[in-house]
Amino acid sequence: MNRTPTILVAGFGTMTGAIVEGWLRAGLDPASVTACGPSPKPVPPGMRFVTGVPEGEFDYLLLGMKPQKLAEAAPGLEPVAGPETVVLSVLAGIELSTLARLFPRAAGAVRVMPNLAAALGKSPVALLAQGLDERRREEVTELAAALGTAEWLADESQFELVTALAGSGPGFLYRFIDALAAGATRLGLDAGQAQRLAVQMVEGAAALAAQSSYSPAELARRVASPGGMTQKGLDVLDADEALVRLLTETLRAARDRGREMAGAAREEG
Ligand SMILES: NC(=O)C1=CN([C@@H]2O[C@H](COP(=O)(O)OP(=O)(O)OC[C@H]3O[C@@H](n4cnc5c(N)ncnc54)[C@H](OP(=O)(O)O)[C@@H]3O)[C@@H](O)[C@H]2O)C=CC1
Ligand SMILES: O=C(O)[C@@H]1CCC=N1
Repeated sequence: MNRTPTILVAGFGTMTGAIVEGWLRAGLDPASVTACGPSPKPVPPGMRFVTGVPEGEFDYLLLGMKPQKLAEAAPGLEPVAGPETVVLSVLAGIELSTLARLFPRAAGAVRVMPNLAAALGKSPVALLAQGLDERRREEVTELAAALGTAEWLADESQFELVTALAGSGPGFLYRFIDALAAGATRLGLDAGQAQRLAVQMVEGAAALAAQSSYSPAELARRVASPGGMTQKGLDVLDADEALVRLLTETLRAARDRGREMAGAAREEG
């Protein structure tokens, strides 16, 4: 990065905490980051927390409250979002038009959708922007890449679906890990051992899928010996496309809730 931008994090919670952890891990100076919110929160060494809203303008205003709190928080935050400030929002279901309405003087707005693995620099980070010049777009790409893999979207129509996959996805995967462990426990394995085995198996399998030249489908084929054990298990998941149908409905439900939240925020305007 050519400069160290100043960042105000409004709402220092689970997600923005993970983002800041990822940035600091990538070498960002903690003194360049200020967090604010209604009640004091512990922050990493070198970083500042202000109860309420601090004075001054910042290069970036990162919104990290629950989407339902945005309307109440925005008027107090607007003074820090001047013509040099780019608003970054991780808020599910808050559209660019809503951000532009609430922060009309800002240099631009970016929807940013990571997940909690941002803390490890291993999150996909979906991005969609309005009003950014090329220099700020590059800087935003660098900030996102420090958290994992930056992925710009062409338009907003798929943002809620991308949120369901990339942002909510870890929640679904944790359920899958839990279900594997619960299934093994029901079949007789010690619960702690089942959970350890399930977590380690998923970590290794995901790492392999990430660096393999084979697709996940091909990798599954390579695990399944013809006439062997794995194929018998896959037959259960594949019968009537059981797993694909279940996950399609899972993503649909999450996406549709995002659309509802977007509609509610639009109507508040
Ligand atoms: N959790 C996740 O995995 C992901 C979350 N997101 C998005 O991140 C956002 C936050 O979620 P999450 O981190 O889970 O939630 P948290 O509840 O952990 O964090 C929300 C934070 O916002 C603060 N807050 C509340 N009211 C205000 C206000 N008026 N002004 C400023 N800050 C305020 C809260 O402070 P206090 O505790 O004092 O009320 C809290 O620190 C959501 O919009 C969500 O859509 C996106 C991707 C993934
Ligand atoms: O559950 C939510 O609404 C947010 C969006 C992605 C992850 N958490």
